[in-house]
Amino acid sequence: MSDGESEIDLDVHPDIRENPLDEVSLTAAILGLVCGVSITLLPYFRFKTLNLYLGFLAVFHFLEYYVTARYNADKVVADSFLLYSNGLAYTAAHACALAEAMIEHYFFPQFKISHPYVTTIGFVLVVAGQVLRYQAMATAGRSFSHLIAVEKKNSHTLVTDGVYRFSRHPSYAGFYWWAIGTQLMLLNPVCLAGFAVVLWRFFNRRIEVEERYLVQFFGQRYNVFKKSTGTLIPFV
Ligand SMILES: C[S@@+](CC[C@H](N)C(=O)[O-])C[C@H]1O[C@@H](n2cnc3c(N)ncnc32)[C@H](O)[C@@H]1O
Repeated sequence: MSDGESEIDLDVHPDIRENPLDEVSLTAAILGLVCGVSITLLPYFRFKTLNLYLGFLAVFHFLEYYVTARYNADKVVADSFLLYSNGLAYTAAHACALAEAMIEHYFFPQFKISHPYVTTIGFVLVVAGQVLRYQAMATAGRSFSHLIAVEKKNSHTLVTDGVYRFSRHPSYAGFYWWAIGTQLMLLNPVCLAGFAVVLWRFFNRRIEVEERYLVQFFGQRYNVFKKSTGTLIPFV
């Protein structure tokens, strides 16, 4: 048995009925294609961060399914790619980001390629945010769920190790900084402000609700964790 296999709990299997193989393989192939084409075409476009954005977006959605399948197999479903269930607001946000990027590139092509420091900071945030989210999902394992748990399962244990030592909500912090990073990378001032405000409000509210359940599940142990560990999302 290789090292990779020994990390997987072999008693836990995905439900095949929730993971139609045609849908899952096709979705993964399309995301791979989007990423591959975006990166392959990099040398042919001046506005390269648009290619990078599409590539990172495809990688993000692929990893949502992959990490769930690998570390939390009994919860993986076809929609773990988070392509359909993330809601209209999520789709609209990315549509706005693409629209802003293309409109500004059309009217101010020089602006979009002339701030390498900002673009680089954005790139670093995207990579760091993605790594943080991956590590959070892997560390939480079976305690992680894309939906907030409202009832405690036996497999749900309090996670305070790994990246949870630095943030009590690392997957949210990872996504927050990933999203901010995409807009810095694209040099999208309007969507940067929009993403920062909308996502902050979203996670602030979500964390409040999630923590009410976590206190119900783990009592004083969660309160102690909450007191000693921040979120890595500003002012949350
Ligand atoms: C989408 S996951 C997000 C987890 C966490 N908020 C984060 O950002 O990494 C939501 C689920 O994780 C669970 N959860 C959140 N923090 C946890 C912790 N420290 N230990 C165990 N479960 C946790 C919640 O009960 C919820 O069902």
